[in-house]
Amino acid sequence: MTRSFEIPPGVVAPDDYEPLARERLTPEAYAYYAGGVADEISVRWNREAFERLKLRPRVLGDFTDGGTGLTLFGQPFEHPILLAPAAHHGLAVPEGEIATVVGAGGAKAGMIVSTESDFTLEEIARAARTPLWFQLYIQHDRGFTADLVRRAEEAGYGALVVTVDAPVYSLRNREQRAGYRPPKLSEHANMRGLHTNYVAEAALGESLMFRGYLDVAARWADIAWLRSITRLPILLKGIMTPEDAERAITHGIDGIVVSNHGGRVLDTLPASIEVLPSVAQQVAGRVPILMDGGIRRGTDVLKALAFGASAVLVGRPYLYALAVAGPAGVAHVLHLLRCEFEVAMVLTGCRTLADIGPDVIWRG
Ligand SMILES: Cc1cc2nc3c(=O)[nH]c(=O)nc-3n(C[C@H](O)[C@H](O)[C@H](O)COP(=O)(O)O)c2cc1C
Ligand SMILES: CCCCCCC(=O)C(=O)O
Repeated sequence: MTRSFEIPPGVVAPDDYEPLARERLTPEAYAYYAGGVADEISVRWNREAFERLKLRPRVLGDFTDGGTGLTLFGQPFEHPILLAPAAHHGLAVPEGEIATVVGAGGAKAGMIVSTESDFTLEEIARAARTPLWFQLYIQHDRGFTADLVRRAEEAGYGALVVTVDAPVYSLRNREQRAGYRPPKLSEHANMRGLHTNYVAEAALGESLMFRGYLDVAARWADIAWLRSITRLPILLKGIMTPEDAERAITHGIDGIVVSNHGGRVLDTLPASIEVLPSVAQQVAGRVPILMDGGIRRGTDVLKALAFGASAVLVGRPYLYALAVAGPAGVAHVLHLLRCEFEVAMVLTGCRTLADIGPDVIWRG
């Protein structure tokens, strides 16, 4: 990496990166990163739901030997803020996910690498100094999918995060208006050699969804199959109901990510933070729960943990920081979030993550 990246003066909060990123990204790339599906109502709700939650302060606590460390699936993490899987970091900087993983290492944050990354999962793993998990989109070619799993295992990834909420590329009007066209599957770095005839497009008078496209989409049986071919911990990402959380557990999964995909898949889904308590109640501690959607402040991290998450994933904020200041930006935005989170812990009387519970939320 030859360019030097600097944090612009005046960037003091995660959201400060967004307007600067908008100036640097092409309009198509900005539409892809920032946008959601349809009217982007769930994108807005993800923020509004956090903003509505009030915190309950506590004073004069003893914070001796406090900290933010945790263990997930036997792997140690310094803090509970991970990078959500996101496709196409190459739209932000040419170094793409290689720059991101360097930044994640600087902030000692775990990173989940997307199936649709612009560098191969092996290239990213070689540059990593931080725990990596692999996000899997189950491909219609299950042999190819098994190969992706084997590659992730061999490259040292610590878990599989199987995204189950997006069997089809959503009708994202902001992307369409901006002229953003996603690459073909076989053009993705991890999927060279994959052949597919399945395109979710319909001519006038044809059915979009029910002409065979979904015949090859992932089903619950595929989760049982994945369980049988890997020893890696498996998390399902995109769980939004207690029923699906229960079904995931009966299929032997190891963790759940409560997520509405950042409002990018089905509009008017509730905010992820809104459904987290009901999923946590159903899961009742049997497997760890992670959540994402709208995390923009350290106080949001605290609220998610108070509602039963073990850790959170952050999406757009690090993509914007990447576009503005490369690896330094990624490290910086994660550092800002961690600092804010620690301050919020202390001011609500929490010495460790185990102290964060429902009583940090102001009721009434
Ligand atoms: C540009 C972009 C690309 C994404 N790509 C993926 C992906 O490849 N796989 C996936 O499971 N989720 C993907 N997501 C969803 C994120 O993992 C995450 O659920 C979401 O961004 C969280 O919301 P936030 O952006 O408000 O933090 C993507 C999100 C964005 C913004
Ligand atoms: C069939 C779903 C493809 C989604 C591509 C990447 C992603 O998850 C996102 O843009 O969001």
